[in-house]
Amino acid sequence: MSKPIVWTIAGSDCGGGAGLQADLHTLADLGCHGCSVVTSVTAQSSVEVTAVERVGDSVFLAQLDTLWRDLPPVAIKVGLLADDVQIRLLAEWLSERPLKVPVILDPVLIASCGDRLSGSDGADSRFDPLLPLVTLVTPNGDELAALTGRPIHCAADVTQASRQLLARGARAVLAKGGHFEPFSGRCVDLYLDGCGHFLLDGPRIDTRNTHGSGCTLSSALAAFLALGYPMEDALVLTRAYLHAGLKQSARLGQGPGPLARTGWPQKFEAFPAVPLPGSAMEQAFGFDGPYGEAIVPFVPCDTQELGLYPVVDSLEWLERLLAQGVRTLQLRIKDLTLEQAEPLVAKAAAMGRRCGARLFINDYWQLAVKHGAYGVHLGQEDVVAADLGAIAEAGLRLGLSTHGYFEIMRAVALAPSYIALGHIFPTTTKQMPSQPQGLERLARYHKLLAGRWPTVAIGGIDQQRASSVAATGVGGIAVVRAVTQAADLTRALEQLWSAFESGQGAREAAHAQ
Ligand SMILES: Cc1ncc(COP(=O)(O)OP(=O)(O)O)c(N)n1
Ligand SMILES: Cc1nc(C(=O)O)sc1CCOP(=O)(O)O
Ligand SMILES: [Mg+2]
Repeated sequence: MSKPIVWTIAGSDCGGGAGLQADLHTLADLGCHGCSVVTSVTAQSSVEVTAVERVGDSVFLAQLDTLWRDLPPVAIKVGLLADDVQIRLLAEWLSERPLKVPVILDPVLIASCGDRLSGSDGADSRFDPLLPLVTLVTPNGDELAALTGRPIHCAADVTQASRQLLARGARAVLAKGGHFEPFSGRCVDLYLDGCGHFLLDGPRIDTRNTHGSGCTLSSALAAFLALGYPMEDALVLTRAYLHAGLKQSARLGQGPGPLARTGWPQKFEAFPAVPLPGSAMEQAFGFDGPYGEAIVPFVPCDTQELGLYPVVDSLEWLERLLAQGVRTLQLRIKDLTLEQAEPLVAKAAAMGRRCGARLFINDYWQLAVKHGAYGVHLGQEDVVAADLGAIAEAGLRLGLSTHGYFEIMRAVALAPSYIALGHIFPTTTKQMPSQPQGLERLARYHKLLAGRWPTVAIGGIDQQRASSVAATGVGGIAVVRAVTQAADLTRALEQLWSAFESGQGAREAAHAQ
């Protein structure tokens, strides 16, 4: 398969730790083909910057035009731009092209050794022509202060300054927490765009080897976007990549060393937490939300492997499936009032108890609590309206839907009983706003969560696909049509069970890791 092409428009760091050298290392590490447009040549080591010389305008534009004709990008990272002229030239070049790819602007002003690389002191509006043309701008605390002319003393200042950048035309801002520590021992990034915000929180890594961390972050983000991840998932992956790179970094010269290149992020510990709306951290940034109180972990499921998990919409279906020996099921009824749904939920919960089955109720959590179901399944939007404390206190399990890394990390913050990973293949059962995840991503999600949370795959899974799904290691397979549209239910269940068993070896291997 050909590698996605990512451009870095950046300065050369002859020390190899930052600038386009860091970008090209990162892009190669993450499976992209990197092309470089050199803006300046810096004479730089880990301790000093001794010279910066911009390239001429014609060679700058020639690089862009030449690449554009033959190697068009899937994503672009913009790093050091030498001066106002280069910024204007790039803004003109971008606005004249039908460019529909993400562009990440790292507004480089100061090298990690403290030397200023670009621009002057005071509020800096030089990037303003570029702000509306890029997808995301990624200032660190110092750059945010320099760009806005606002000192950053606390988390709320970060939010205010980021809002100022939005007001000046930026489409989205990632205000990085690396240079600034309002929460002791934590590094918290704020993402903000016209639709909303979120925080990414992780432990601050105790190292001096941070040379090129901003370059590595923006190029890793461009790579993950080029690989087809939505912005929020790409940001979660980027944070995990930075965490691993900082953890394994090593000093090379006398000053700060570069980050290590550690490949695809896999270790759960490297992934950032997503603080819940209303948490103390969110409040410190000036945001309110529904989850003020501490989250109580949900009762665990009695197994890590929920197995075959049909999701059906009637008591008749539940009865037939229980009679066939199915022991994990969900009642998913839609568009009924609480009063209309109550007798169904009450009977379903009683049927589940009678058969010793794990009977989850979708959406109608109040009724599930009232009638003592085994558990509740909720989507990420449903969770906001539900009383999670009441579900946890009543001893019901909670399953949560997720559709990518960001939602997985947000689900983790709620300490559920299992995490559903969807939708794996195209489905006609439900209109999905997200893209099918496919088996490779499913395997990665499962590996990330294995041993911590039971996982369930859902979406477009049938008898033919079930064994490859099971081979990813996932512990549960949720299906609608594979059961409800089966010509012969007994045979369909046998095929699904045997497909699941065939994935047993892979699951055991995944759990052993
Ligand atoms: C096991 C499992 N996974 C995901 C879903 C989807 O739940 P949700 O996001 O709440 O969407 P609806 O089912 O309510 O349309 C599920 N039901 N079960
Ligand atoms: C209800 C549902 N939730 C999904 C998710 O990804 O959250 S996919 C899905 C439909 C699954 O139906 P089928 O097995 O017929 O494809
Ligand atoms: Mg739901």
